[in-house]
Amino acid sequence: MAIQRSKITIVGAGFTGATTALMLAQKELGDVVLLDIPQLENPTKGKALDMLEAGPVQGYDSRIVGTSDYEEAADSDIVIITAGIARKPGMSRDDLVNTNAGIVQSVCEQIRRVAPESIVIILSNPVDAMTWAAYRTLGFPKNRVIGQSGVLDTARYCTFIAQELNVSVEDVRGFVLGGHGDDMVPLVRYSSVGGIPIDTLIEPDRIAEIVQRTRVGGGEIVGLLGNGSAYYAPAASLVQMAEAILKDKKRVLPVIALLEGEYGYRELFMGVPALLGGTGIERIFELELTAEEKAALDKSADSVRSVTAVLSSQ
Ligand SMILES: NC(=O)C1=CN([C@@H]2O[C@H](COP(=O)(O)OP(=O)(O)OC[C@H]3O[C@@H](n4cnc5c(N)ncnc54)[C@H](O)[C@@H]3O)[C@@H](O)[C@H]2O)C=CC1
Ligand SMILES: O=C([O-])CC(=O)C(=O)O
Repeated sequence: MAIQRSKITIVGAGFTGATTALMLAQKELGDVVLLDIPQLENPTKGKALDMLEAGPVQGYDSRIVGTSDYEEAADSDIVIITAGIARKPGMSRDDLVNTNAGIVQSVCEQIRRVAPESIVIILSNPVDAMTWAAYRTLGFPKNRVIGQSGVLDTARYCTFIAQELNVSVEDVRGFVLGGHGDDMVPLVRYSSVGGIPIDTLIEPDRIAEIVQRTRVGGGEIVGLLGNGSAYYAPAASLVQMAEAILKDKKRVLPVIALLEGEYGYRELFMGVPALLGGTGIERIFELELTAEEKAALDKSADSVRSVTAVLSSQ
């Protein structure tokens, strides 16, 4: 039997979607279908063709197709959903909930039809609630519906720690738990540089500043860009998750998963450390938390619950 290449569909060919497509191709993780609305079919085809034509220069053979036709997404192994609107300065991610819920639901109806065995990764904001909306519409098992927040939030946190200590980002480890909002929970006790706990290397007031900068890290970029939100680091985060799945790497990454009792929460999609492998989320790790950490996670869970509740009437 011929060995098949993996197929990855990205719905939403805007900043995050197109950047993700390029990064997936650069790593030759599979063939890429970049899909957007019919009104943007030509620009989507143009982006895909432009990326394809970078292949001979960069040395990748991934096929990249731009389309608005869901039949092209048939039997995808992974579907990444970036469709929706992004926030502008002065907005919170939660302000996007009504518009993006409609978009995510309509996208998921198509995905359920054409790629019923796929593993779906959601990026659209507010992402914890959008992952719940996707799960509800797709009807897939919970291991195959995953939201992206923690890889990005942790990457920002690790960037700031590496800058503070002037060390390689490769030696920094950390974890950010909770919802993808300003009350997310960077776990200082589980953060280290070359195995050395950061609280033995950085003064408490500087750690507090790094934690706060991480929490509002998305907003910092929104403020600088002026007309949209981050896309390079979000795309890199999606690619890391896709790679963990496609290569069955069993990576331990913070992802948005359905919690059914873990950390004391039920019926809630929120960021927790999980094992990502060939079947999607293969395990959720429950870390021991101090009372203070648990209180911070409870606060974040409350925020996620209130934005997710908006969807129950839809
Ligand atoms: N979870 C996270 O960590 C992050 C989430 N985001 C979110 O990702 C989303 C996308 O961000 P960007 O790519 O910067 O926005 P963008 O505006 O550049 O691209 C969004 C694309 O979605 C398309 N789209 C809209 N409705 C669609 C539909 N029904 N079917 C197919 N495509 C559709 C638009 O035409 C547009 O091309 C936003 O909601 C943003 O807030 C962005 C960065 C990080
Ligand atoms: O901030 C935003 O709106 C986009 C996002 O989720 C992030 O960059 O973390």
